[in-house]
Amino acid sequence: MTSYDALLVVSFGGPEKPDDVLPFLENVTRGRNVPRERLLEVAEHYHRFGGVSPINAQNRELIAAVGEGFGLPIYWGNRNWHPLLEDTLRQMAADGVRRAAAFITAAYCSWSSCRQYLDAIEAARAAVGPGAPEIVPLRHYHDHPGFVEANADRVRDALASLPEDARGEARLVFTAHSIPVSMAGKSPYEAQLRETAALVAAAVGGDRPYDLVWQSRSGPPHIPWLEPDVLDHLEALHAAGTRAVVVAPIGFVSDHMEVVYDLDEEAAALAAKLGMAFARAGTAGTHPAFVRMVRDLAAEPEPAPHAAPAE
Ligand SMILES: CC1=C(CCC(=O)O)c2cc3nc(cc4[nH]c(cc5[nH]c(cc1n2)c(C)c5CCC(=O)O)c(CCC(=O)O)c4C)C(CCC(=O)O)=C3C
Ligand SMILES: [Fe+2]
Repeated sequence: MTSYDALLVVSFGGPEKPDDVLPFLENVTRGRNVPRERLLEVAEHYHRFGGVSPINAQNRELIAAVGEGFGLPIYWGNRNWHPLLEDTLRQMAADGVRRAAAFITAAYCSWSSCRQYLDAIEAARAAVGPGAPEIVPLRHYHDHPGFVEANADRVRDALASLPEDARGEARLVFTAHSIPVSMAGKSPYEAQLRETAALVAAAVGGDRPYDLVWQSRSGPPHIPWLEPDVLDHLEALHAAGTRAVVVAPIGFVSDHMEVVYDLDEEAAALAAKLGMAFARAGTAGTHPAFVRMVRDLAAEPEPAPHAAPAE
C-alpha cells in the first residue's frame, strides 16, 4: 500500500426520498443556466421512482465490494447530496485521517465531470479548516483495462439477451451525458469517450459497427450541446434499416437515474415503437474487473496532480 490512510469515494449524490428531490436539484443547478421547466421535468423522473435515485445504493454496493479485504478504511462523500463531502471530511479529520486517495465516480474529464468534483473537494476541505485531510485524486481511468473489460462484459451480456436472430446484426450504440459544445471544446471529454468506445468495441470483437451518441441534454434550448441525441439517433438508425441495437452507457459508472430514466424508459419505449430489438447494457457498477481496478489504482504510486479543464 501507499502513503494513504484511507480511500475517499467521491460521487454525485442523489435524493433518497420525495422531499429530497427539489433541494437536490437546486444544489445540482445552483449558478447554472438550467431553465426551471427542465428542473421540474427532471423532478418528475425522480418522483416516478418514489423520489429515490438509485445512485446512493449503488455507491454503497461499490464501497462494500472494494472494501472486502482492502486494508484501508473507505469513506464516501458527494458533491450534491448526503452524505456531503464536507460532513465526510469532518468525520475523517475526527478519525485522524491525514491523507486520503480519492476515487471519483466520473470516468471522463470535463469541467462538469472533473473540475466540479475537485472544486467540491477543495471547498469541503476549506470548510473543515486546518485539520482537514489532504485529498489526492487517483488518476483517470477511462482507458484502464478493468473499466474496459467491465463494460465489454456488460455489452456481451446485453447481446446475449437479444433474440437469437437479432444478435448478429445488432448495432452497438454507446452513450454518454451530453455537455455544452463550448464546455466540450475545452476538455478531453469527447476524445476520451471515443477512445473508450473503440476499446470496448474491440474487446467485444466481431468488427461490429458502433456509434457514440449523447443523452440527458439539459440547459436552455438555444445553447448547443453535443449531438446527436440517442433518441434521434435511434430514429435515424431505424430509417437506415437497422433492426437491433445494444445501447451501452459507457459515459457512466453505475445504472443511476440518467440511465434508468433516459434509456430504460425513453429509449426503450422508442425502440419498441419503432419495432427495433433493444437491449441496454449495464454499466461497470460492481463488476469484479472494475472493483479490482479501484483497488489497483489506490495501490499505484501517487499520480501527478490533475490538470482539470476550466469551464
Ligand atoms: C458529464 C456529466 C455527467 C457524467 C459524469 C459524472 O457522473 O459526474 C453527469 C452525471 C450525472 N448527472 C446527474 C444528475 C443531473 N445532472 C444535471 C445537469 C447536468 N449534468 C451535466 C453533465 C454531467 N452529468 C451538465 C453539463 C448539466 C447541466 C447543468 C450544468 O451545466 O452544470 C441535473 C439537473 C437537471 C437536468 O438538467 O438534467 C441532474 C439532476 C447524476 C445523478 C443521477 C441520479 O440521481 O441517479 C449523475 C451521475
Ligand atoms: Fe448531470
